[in-house]
Amino acid sequence: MASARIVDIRAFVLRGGGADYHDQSDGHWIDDNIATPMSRYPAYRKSRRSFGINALGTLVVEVEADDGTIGFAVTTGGEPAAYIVEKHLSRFVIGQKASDIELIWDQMYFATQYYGRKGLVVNAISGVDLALWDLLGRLRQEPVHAMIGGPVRDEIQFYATGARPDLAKEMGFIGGKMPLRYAPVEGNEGMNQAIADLAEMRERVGPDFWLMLDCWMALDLDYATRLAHAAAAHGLKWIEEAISPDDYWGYQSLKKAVPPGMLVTTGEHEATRWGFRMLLEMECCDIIQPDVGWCGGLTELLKISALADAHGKLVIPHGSSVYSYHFVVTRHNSPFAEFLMMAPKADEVVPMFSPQLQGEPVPQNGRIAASALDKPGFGVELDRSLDLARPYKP
Ligand SMILES: C[C@H](O)[C@H](O)[C@@H](O)[C@@H](O)C(=O)O
Ligand SMILES: [Mg+2]
Repeated sequence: MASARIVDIRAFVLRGGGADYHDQSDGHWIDDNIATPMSRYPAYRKSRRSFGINALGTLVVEVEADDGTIGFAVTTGGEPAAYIVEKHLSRFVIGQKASDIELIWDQMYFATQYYGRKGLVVNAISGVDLALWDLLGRLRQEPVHAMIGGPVRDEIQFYATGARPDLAKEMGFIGGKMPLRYAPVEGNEGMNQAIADLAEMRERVGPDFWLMLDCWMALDLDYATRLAHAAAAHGLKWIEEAISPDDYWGYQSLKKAVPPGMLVTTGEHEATRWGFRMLLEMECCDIIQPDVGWCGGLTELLKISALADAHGKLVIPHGSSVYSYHFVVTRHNSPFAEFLMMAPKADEVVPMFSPQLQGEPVPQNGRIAASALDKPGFGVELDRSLDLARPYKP
């Protein structure tokens, strides 16, 4: 293995859930009148799919070594990301040693800096990076967590994101994060309803179960501040991604304005060590939530995590299945993780990236044992019976 070289990289696209987990059918909680920055447009108020939250689809990246070993990963990005992988990033991957992950990352990032830096391009870089870590683990016959320092705990505890924190509590999760379903466009009436819904859920789950609200960038600073203060009466643990990811100054103000004890979190739509440096050095939040499939991959997330640790901040990655589990289990400042409830009614535990990953571990009683991750690479296989298309095959 020591000198295994990469002989091919392939980019496929998939539709229907999986890494692009917003790509669901009607009736799913994840697309039920959730507040967004587009809520002020009636045509786009009810459904996030109406404005294209699922426009991209899943990107599947495969990297093949000269001994025939194949590593892969999935993330959000679809055809445009596949184009970037095949037409631009591939030149930095093919011919390199499978262990030259840092070198490959550096060249992919700085070669695309003139048009990338965040968003789709960094999603594509993340997909390649995760596939490289999977390949290296398969070549070395080691789980990814063992290559980045090994577990610091015996299990990962999860909070659940979904419409039913009451059911999540019964399933053994440590908390429940609900999507905010009223936006500033619905005024005080909407806020009152959001607080009434929170109060009702607090009643159901009791005083100690964590309850959080995910605002998905939908609010302004004034509304977020008023919502936080109204929600404090019902023990809201954190207010998530309340305002635009670009408004570092607004987050800096929000963190000072929320009631004592309430946490401000954000970061799932932030990218690279430089973006998270802004959030950390401007004191924007208490917890950063990078998505390992969107922030630059595992190679970049390790750098982001060390930066956060130096600032005394927790890193709780946005739900990204095994790609974040192998990271979380090895980091002292990642004491728990997110599990996205992908069942339409959030009433049962199903694999987060279903149906794409075979062998994807799911929490039992809200936990995954570190030992469940002890398979080479990220420990999952791609379901090749799915309708994989390779739009930019050379
Ligand atoms: C539940 C939220 O609206 C998003 O759909 C979710 O993907 C993300 O923000 C999260 O934190 O899980
Ligand atoms: Mg979120």
